[in-house]
Parts: sequence; structure tokens; C-alpha cells
Amino acid sequence: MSNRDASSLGKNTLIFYGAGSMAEAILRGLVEASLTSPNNITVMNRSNADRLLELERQYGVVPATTEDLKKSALTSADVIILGMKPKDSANAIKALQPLLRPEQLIVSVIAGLSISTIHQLLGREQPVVRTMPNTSSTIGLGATGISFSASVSASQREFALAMFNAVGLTAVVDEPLIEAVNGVSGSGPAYVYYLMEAMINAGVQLGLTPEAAKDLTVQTVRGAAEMVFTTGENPGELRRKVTSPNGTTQAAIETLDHYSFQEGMNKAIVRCADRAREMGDAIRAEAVDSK
Ligand SMILES: NC(=O)C1=CN([C@@H]2O[C@H](COP(=O)(O)OP(=O)(O)OC[C@H]3O[C@@H](n4cnc5c(N)ncnc54)[C@H](OP(=O)(O)O)[C@@H]3O)[C@@H](O)[C@H]2O)C=CC1
Ligand SMILES: O=C(O)[C@@H]1CCC=N1
Repeated sequence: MSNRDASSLGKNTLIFYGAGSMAEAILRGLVEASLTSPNNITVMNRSNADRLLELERQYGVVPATTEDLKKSALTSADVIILGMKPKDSANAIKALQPLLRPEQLIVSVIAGLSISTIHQLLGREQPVVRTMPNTSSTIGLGATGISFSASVSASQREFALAMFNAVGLTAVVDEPLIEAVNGVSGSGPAYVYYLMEAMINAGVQLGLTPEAAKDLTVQTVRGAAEMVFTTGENPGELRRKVTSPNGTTQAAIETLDHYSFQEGMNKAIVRCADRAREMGDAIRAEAVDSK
């Protein structure tokens, strides 16, 4: 793997094996940050060729639309990014078995799928980077948890970090904590969007136009995240500064407490991490069954 410039992805070739929303979020970030030439990125999926042609049109990446093109791109790529749904992953990874060279790097974004299951499905200890990104990578504001298998080389490690740093923030964690990352930031954008939906709906209920309710909500969430980021203050401290004694915010927070908001969020995130483990167990069972 080329290691001449750790801040870019060099001449390494990448294939997105599964080119759906998460793959697009990452590749768009890489292309728009000029981290690599779009010619170095191949996209493939199972059957939706139109989708690949659309990605080519938008980002200039290379579509692998025939079985021959798919095979040769998988065989030659320096890095293979597993971007299919968990339920499709066991078969897709098994199909790689006869194609892989020992030095090819596997990067997985698949929820629940452990490094050991990938090794089991491949029948060998290929270098694997297990990640949990999120869709905000699309605009360079992603948050990605990363862990490495023992055989990942120093240059492969740098490559993976450069790749995900190009599309946001990275946190290297021990592999068992990837499910916690899934609970907090992998699925996290959905919780924030859900909160925003509720805020917009309530604004409309109180008489605002849908446009005004949306604009005010978006700016509020943006501003609140930016306040935490820029000031370095804890969310709790910033919340207290908004909350005048016996004022309007206190009344709102008490209502959230009445409906167990904190407990609900806690249970949701713990359940999300558990669900990732369940999905991982199901893939592991497929790997064992196929032995
Ligand atoms: N969406 C998110 O916010 C996040 C998702 N993830 C993970 O990313 C992964 C992908 O999710 P997402 O992008 O939402 O899914 P999508 O359904 O958008 O995309 C999945 C892609 O995988 C392709 N695919 C399925 N089977 C195969 C196969 N055998 N060979 C080649 N390609 C295949 C599909 O092709 P076709 O359409 O032709 O069937 C499709 O292009 C999941 O494992 C998820 O856990 C991780 C973090 C965040
Ligand atoms: O919902 C899911 O399973 C995926 C994983 C993280 C975000 N979306």
C-alpha cells in the first residue's frame, strides 16, 4: 500500500462492494475533498446498474456493471469496502474467498459484523478495518468509530484513518465498543432528525407555517451543536444557561422529564447497540452453518 502521503489516499484503488447510501456518503466526501481521483474508485452492487451509472454521472467514479468487471475490480483493488446490508453480507463475503490477495485491505461499515466473522467467512485472517460511520460523512461532518484486526499494517491503518478523517471525525476504539458507537453516532443522526420532526410538528400545531417551523428548528439544532463544539462547554451547562428559574424552558424540560425523555434516549441507544450484536450473531450463525 502506498504510504507516500498519509494526508491523502495516494494511488490506492478502492472498490465499494455495495454502493448504497452509506457508500455514497463516504465516496462523495472523498471525491469532494479531492482526497483521491474518482478514477481510483470503483462502485459495484448486486443488480441495480442504473444506480452505478448515476454515481458515475454525479461523482465520476467507475461503475462495474458486468460480472467480469466486478471480478477484475475486486481482484485488483487495494481496498475493498463492504457496503451491503448485514443480511446480504455473509454471501457477499464468501464470494470474495477465491478472489482475494493476502495484502488487500477489507474495510467494513456493516452494523454488527465482527472481524472474526469476516475472517471465518473468508477462511483466512485478511487485514480488516471494522468501522461504524454515519451518513453525515456526505458533508464532511461524519463521526466514525474504527477498530483494526491484528494483521492491519501501519500504512493500512494510516490509509483507513485518512479515508474517514477526510469525511469527518474518527475515534479508534476496541472492537467490542463498535456497538456503542453504533448506538451513539452510527444511528445518532436518526434520533436528531426524529427530534427535529417533533419540533417542527409542534411548531405547526402552535400556528407557525411549516416553512418557518422547519427553518427555526434547523437553525436551532445547528446553533446548539455549534455552541457545544465552539465553546467547549458541556451540553448540561449550556442547557442550564437557557433555563431561567421558573421560566419557559424549565416548564418544557419538566414536561420532557415527565415523559421520561432521558430514560427513553438511554433505552433507545442501549437497544440499538444490542440490536447490532443480534445482527452480528445472525451473520456469525450463517458463517458457522456454511462450514
Ligand atoms: N445508512 C446508514 O446510516 C448507515 C449504514 N451502515 C451500514 O452500511 C451498510 C449499507 O447500508 P446502506 O448504505 O444504508 O444500504 P443500501 O441498501 O442503501 O445499500 C446496500 C447496497 O449493497 C448492495 N448489495 C447487496 N448485496 C450485494 C452483493 N452480494 N454484492 C454487491 N452488492 C450488494 C445493494 O445492491 P442492489 O441495490 O443492486 O441490491 C446496494 O447497493 C449496512 O450494513 C449498514 O449497517 C453503517 C452506518 C450508517
Ligand atoms: O439502521 C441501521 O441498521 C444502520 C446502522 C447504523 C445506521 N443505520
